[in-house]
Amino acid sequence: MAANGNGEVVVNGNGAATARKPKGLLPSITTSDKHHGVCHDMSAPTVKAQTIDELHSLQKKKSAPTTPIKGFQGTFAALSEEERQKQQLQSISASLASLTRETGPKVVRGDPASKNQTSPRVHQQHVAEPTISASDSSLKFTHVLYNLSPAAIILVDLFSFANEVDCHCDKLIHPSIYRAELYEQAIHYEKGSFITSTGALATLSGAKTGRAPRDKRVVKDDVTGEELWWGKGSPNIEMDEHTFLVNRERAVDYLNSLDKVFVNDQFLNWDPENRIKVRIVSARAYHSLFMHNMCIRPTPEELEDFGTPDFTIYNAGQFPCNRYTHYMTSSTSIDLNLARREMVILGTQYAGEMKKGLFSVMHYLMPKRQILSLHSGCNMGKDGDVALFFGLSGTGKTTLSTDPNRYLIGDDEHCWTETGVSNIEGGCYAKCIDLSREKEPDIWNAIKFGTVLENVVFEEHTREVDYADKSVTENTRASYPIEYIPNAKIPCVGPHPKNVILLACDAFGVLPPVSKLNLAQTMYHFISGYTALVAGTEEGVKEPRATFSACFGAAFIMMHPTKYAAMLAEKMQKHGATGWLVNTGWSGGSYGSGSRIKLAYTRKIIDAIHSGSLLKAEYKKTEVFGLEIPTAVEGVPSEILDPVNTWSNKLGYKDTLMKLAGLFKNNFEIFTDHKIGKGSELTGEILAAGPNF
Ligand SMILES: Nc1ncnc2c1ncn2[C@@H]1O[C@H](COP(=O)(O)OP(=O)(O)OP(=O)(O)O)[C@@H](O)[C@H]1O
Ligand SMILES: O=C([O-])CC(=O)C(=O)O
Ligand SMILES: [Ca+2]
Ligand SMILES: [Mn+2]
Repeated sequence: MAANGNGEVVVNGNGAATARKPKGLLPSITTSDKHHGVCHDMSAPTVKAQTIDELHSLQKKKSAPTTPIKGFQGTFAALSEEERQKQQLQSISASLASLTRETGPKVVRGDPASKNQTSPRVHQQHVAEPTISASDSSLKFTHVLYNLSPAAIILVDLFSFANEVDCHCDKLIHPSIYRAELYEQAIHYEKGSFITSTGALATLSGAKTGRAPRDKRVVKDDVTGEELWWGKGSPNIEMDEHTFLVNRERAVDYLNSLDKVFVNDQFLNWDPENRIKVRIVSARAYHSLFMHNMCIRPTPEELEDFGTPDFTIYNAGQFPCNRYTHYMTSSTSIDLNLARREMVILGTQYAGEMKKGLFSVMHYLMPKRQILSLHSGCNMGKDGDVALFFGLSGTGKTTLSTDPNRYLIGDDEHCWTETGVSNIEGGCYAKCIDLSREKEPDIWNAIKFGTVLENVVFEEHTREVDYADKSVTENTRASYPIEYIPNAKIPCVGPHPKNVILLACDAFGVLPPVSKLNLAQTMYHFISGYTALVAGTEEGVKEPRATFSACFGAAFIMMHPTKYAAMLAEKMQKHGATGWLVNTGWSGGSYGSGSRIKLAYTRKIIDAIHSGSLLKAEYKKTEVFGLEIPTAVEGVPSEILDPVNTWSNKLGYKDTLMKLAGLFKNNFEIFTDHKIGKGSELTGEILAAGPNF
């Protein structure tokens, strides 16, 4: 908005500001509306300076004239490289452009603090012709720390421990070089960044240490209004296009106000035919390194041909949204605009928002191509048998898919196509609370140079991490590239799954450690998406809290759950996959009296599923839930297989079982009016596959 000399501000019909003409003073300022009523801030008299530095130098009189630096005159090869870089910078400038001003910012490569960097002046030829404008932001350069930039290579020479990174693949050398630079940036500029005793980058995500699903917004327009799931139970809280643009402008202005921004150009999805190009613009080295680890890292050649991204994230997480903005209910806003292929983050620095924001995008794009997107881990045996691990947060997807005896395809996000499965990501995001070397050796060993360790507590002098310490949060996390797991399968693709394992951490302690499911039961439990954890770290909280999250990921799905469920049923049927329900939670009583099932036992159960031996076991049916449970599993005490045996208070067991069954029933009511799949046969079977009492 513009204010006149009297401090009056007038907003015209377009939301653009014009100063009212005070009598006898300057003429009023009018804004051009030649661009469809959008206000361009080019109304004030021009300033000669092209940069802030220049502006400051103009202020002081110089005694000797300066010779303007001419354009770079190199060899033909150098010129074509220059041309390529020019296009890259123009592309980034376009990403960062305000929608209401003429052009993007003047972007240059490299850290402004580094003396070795090429001076901005040399790069002026790379950006669009400067516009005539009086805004301060149009005078400044935004330095871009771009993946695989030559600047990174200069910096790494000074950085000895980059050599310690063990890279098995030539193509991965460049990314590790980039990591070193990001370490330096984080440690230098971001309070709370430290190198731990094993070389990981410890960092703090700020006030938010988990995702904020209530602050997620999705632009509802004619198309998404029809296609997406809205209303009760849906994760998609609407916002309009205009409000999105308001938040976008806020984020872009914030990013442009900084001396430097980080730009990652990367890929999603290891299936080459369905690969998505993403650009992440962020303000923190932590965010850049996190996404560098989590998305697929392009080779230098792939980066040269990157072109225009399919989707762009603007992460301005340190800056809040404006709470006076329509639709905003807090200072945090995570906004998805599918038509513009953009996402804006304001008011949260929790890096998982970027990862899961892109996952939401995949949950929209992939089903439109008849590809099923899955919130699941995935691994493969030596014989090519693939297993999927579904489950809500903390149920064991990462822990159980990371198996020293199997190839890791991915720990959290996958696609299932006509030809098989593919990981969406290039890294893993493991929970670290109570992490131990003995129980989870592969994850433990992955926490080394290049890994981002969020919100952990470490010993001041030894820099040894205390994984039991929950002082910052219980949701401590490690993000590492998938190749840090020794038996990762790269490329991360595999054949059709043989087993579909549904994980539930049942803190009520009444679900059996393992049950074999028929297709209707698999669908019932997939749509229910149950888990029950113990509420936070608050003292005195004894009662487990049941969570039902459709498709084991309601926070990320975009269309109605039955759409994904129907696709899963169709694929499981077609490829003959077996469904399993595995309780990784309590046994011998609810939280408080029982205890969590030993990870070693769960691993034995999973081994028996993989090997095929469990399929051949003897089964009996449980009451109420009607689950088929084995009478014996190798390496697991038989008495724990039927939970009733483990409870000393049998009445308490029955009460708790009935209580949980009631919760399942209530939850499923919202789905009873929905048809699943083509015929109505499956729908009826699914409705009958829940608890019976
Ligand atoms: N019996 C068990 N089975 C599986 N995990 C267990 C078991 N007992 C304890 N755990 C612990 O539970 C946690 C499971 O977390 P994990 O990182 O695998 O969750 P996740 O399903 O990948 O969740 P997210 O989607 O949030 O990443 C780990 O900390 C693991 O050590
Ligand atoms: O997104 C996160 O913060 C962690 C995660 O994987 C999940 O919650 O499923
Ligand atoms: Ca995980
Ligand atoms: Mn997850």
